[in-house]
Amino acid sequence: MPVDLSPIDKAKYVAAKRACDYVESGMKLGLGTGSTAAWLVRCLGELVRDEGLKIKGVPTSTRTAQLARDVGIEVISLDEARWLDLTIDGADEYDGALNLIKGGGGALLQEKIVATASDQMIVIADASKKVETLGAFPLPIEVIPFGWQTSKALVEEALVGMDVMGATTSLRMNGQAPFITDEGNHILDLHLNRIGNARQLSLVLNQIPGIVENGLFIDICDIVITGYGDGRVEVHDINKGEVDETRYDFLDDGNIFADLGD
Ligand SMILES: O=C(CO)[C@H](O)[C@H](O)COP(=O)(O)O
Repeated sequence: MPVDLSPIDKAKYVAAKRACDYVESGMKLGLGTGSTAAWLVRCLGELVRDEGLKIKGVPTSTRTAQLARDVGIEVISLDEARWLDLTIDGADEYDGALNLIKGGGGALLQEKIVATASDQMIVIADASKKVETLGAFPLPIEVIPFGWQTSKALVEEALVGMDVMGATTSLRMNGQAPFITDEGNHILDLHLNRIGNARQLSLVLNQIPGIVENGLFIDICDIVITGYGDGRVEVHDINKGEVDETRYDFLDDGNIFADLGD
């Protein structure tokens, strides 16, 4: 590992490192997308190389697939795997019930399919992702290109019906052109500030023709592992209803060891 990590990268790294404790040889794993998930993939690659960990990974994006192959993880498709033991992914926001906003990296559709096909989902995140109420992060919605402006108008109409104040919707761009997802779709970012009823909003959005999926992950995530820049890691397990803490110390070579005692 590099020695001079920024505090935010240290936070992501220790969260990823802690998540590896849940990975066992023989597992089929969903591999998330984004900068935090990339740390996980690198950590898993080290375990494959140095400790002979045997895993098969189903990536949630072409970016993650490339990285996984580069670090020596065997990559298979979801159709080959059918069902996964565990998915580990990042998130843009999580709340106290471990509901999430995802899709900041534009991979929400594959991420939701893969997470839902898993016995367990673990989110790894730095502490900036923790919120009281979801919605400060714009909610990504995947929309098919055909008639997307009509779908956008239908989304805005549905929001009026839900009494959401001051919502705006923007088409995500990649330079001068619309952003294109791995599935060939566009992303609408829904600026709401606050999502009062995330479950209802998710259901309403997915009823609109042309909307493929939205970035609200409700009742999908089981565990959130939050990393801090000083090496602390909190594990919040929704099923156990408890939070436990580990602390990692950074060594001179940039690697870490876990201090499991007080
Ligand atoms: O949902 C995602 C990609 O679609 C990412 O997991 C999310 O955007 C978090 O990314 P990062 O770890 O880079 O902050």
